[in-house]
Amino acid sequence: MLEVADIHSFYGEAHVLQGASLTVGKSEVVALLGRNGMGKTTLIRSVMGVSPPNVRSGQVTFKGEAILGLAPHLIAKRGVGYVPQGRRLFPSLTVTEHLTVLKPAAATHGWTVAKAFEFFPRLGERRYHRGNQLSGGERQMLAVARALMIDPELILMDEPSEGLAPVMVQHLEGIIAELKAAGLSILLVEQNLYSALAVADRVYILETGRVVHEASAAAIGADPETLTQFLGVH
Ligand SMILES: Nc1ncnc2c1ncn2[C@@H]1O[C@H](COP(=O)(O)OP(=O)(O)OP(=O)(O)O)[C@@H](O)[C@H]1O
Repeated sequence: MLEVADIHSFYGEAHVLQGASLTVGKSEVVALLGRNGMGKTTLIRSVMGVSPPNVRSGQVTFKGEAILGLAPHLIAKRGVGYVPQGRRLFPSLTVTEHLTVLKPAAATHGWTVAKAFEFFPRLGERRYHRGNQLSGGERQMLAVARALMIDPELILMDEPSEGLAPVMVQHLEGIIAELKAAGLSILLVEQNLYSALAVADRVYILETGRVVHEASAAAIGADPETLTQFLGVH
């Protein structure tokens, strides 16, 4: 579904991604792990075509077609949803307005506002609330719901559990599992190792802009040495 091959990304002259490669298969949940500042967000932004960083070399293909160099809205149009770090909502738009920015309210195909409210009942209850009136968990649900409105086949999620209470993290894990069951592929940046291992099929560990380890979630969960070496988990 997604192939990232030998990608090199820069902020100015700072060479942050130094030949990172990974793949995400159909209906697969892949977690990208690594300590702070190792390049996880940079990789997600590079795939989504969001600048900065500048991608100077490498390949990104989605369903076999090269997407590197395309503008983010064109990448979205091909079926890649994006849940940015920090949720990036509009403070003055209502929940419904956030969802209809990308798809008319009258749309009947794929993800509709009605379907989003079925999937996230809490958002339905809060439909007239504005972005700045939502709790952290509600904001995260809305960021995910908004990404679904383009009817993606792949979603890139950058630290969706950040700042959420444990019960909301569990809720989010359930949502990720349901999206996977519905056939979506997910690339997930996650600081919360245990949450990542709960939902992911496979994980990659990024260190100074390169993938230094790849394993199934089950294998890495049972590998305390690797967890300590690359993630500082004891
Ligand atoms: N806009 C920017 N301009 C310059 N340098 C940046 C910019 N954004 C990130 N960096 C640097 O690039 C490196 C990788 O950052 P990135 O945000 O990709 O890391 P990360 O693995 O997602 O970290 P975290 O878990 O802390 O979010 C860091 O050294 C960071 O300081």
